[in-house]
Amino acid sequence: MKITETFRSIQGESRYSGWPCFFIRTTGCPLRCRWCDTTYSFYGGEERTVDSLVGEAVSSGTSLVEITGGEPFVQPELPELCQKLLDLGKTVLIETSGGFPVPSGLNRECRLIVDLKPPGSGMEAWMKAENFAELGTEDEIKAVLTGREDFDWSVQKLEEWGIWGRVPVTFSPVFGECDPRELARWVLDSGLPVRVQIQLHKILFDPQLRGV
Ligand SMILES: C[S@@+](CC[C@H](N)C(=O)[O-])C[C@H]1O[C@@H](n2cnc3c(N)ncnc32)[C@H](O)[C@@H]1O
Ligand SMILES: Nc1nc2[nH]cc(C(=O)O)c2c(=O)[nH]1
Ligand code: SF4
Ligand SMILES: [Mg+2]
Repeated sequence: MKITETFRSIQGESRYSGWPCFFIRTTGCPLRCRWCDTTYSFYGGEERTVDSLVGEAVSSGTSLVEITGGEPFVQPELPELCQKLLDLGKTVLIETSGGFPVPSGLNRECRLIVDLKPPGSGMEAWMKAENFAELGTEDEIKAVLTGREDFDWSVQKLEEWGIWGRVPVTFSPVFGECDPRELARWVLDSGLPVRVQIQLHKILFDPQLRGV
């Protein structure tokens, strides 16, 4: 499969934020979020076998492995890669855009972190209820927000799709664009069960760097 980069870092997102993690970043994404911080993953990459990726994950020594991109859900070899990592006892996370349903054949022991793209991303037309229908308490839905309009849109969608209480929800500010303090205030005032999360790796490391 085409891979943009692999690296070992501190997990900066999700309920695993703060833990050492081995990252596998696939190449290629059909979406074009206006604020995407990983546009270098759209093209290029290196052809890698599933077994070489699994071997590198084992050498990294972390019990946590995240597959991100790019868009992992458009990679035909994703189920095989995940199965081999799970067989070795790894905790496997997948970051996906919300633009695609869960691939058939994917072992649901993988924890899915599924974005809900609000209008500020320019990608809200990709957000279909069926892509979120089979998520559960071990997964996460994450809305990345440019501002208050995105907040209101996301709350409304989660309401409409009956997500509250069924899947944990995180709201995260678009880095450098949405004020995290304002987001914290909106969440507290709403009374909704939302986790506020700032990308930890962009505080720990230079936010312009790749592979951290
Ligand atoms: C680069 S994407 C790759 C995986 C998949 N394509 C997706 O969108 O989830 C990984 C995560 O980074 C988030 N992200 C990308 N650019 C961001 C930014 N400028 N500020 C905050 N989060 C961002 C995305 O919303 C997504 O949750
Ligand atoms: N440290 C670190 N944590 C992350 N969590 C999700 C990431 C991603 O780009 O999907 C990411 C990333 O790029 N770096
Ligand atoms: S879906 Fe993910 S990788 Fe694709 S453009 Fe959006 S944030 Fe970037
Ligand atoms: Mg990232």
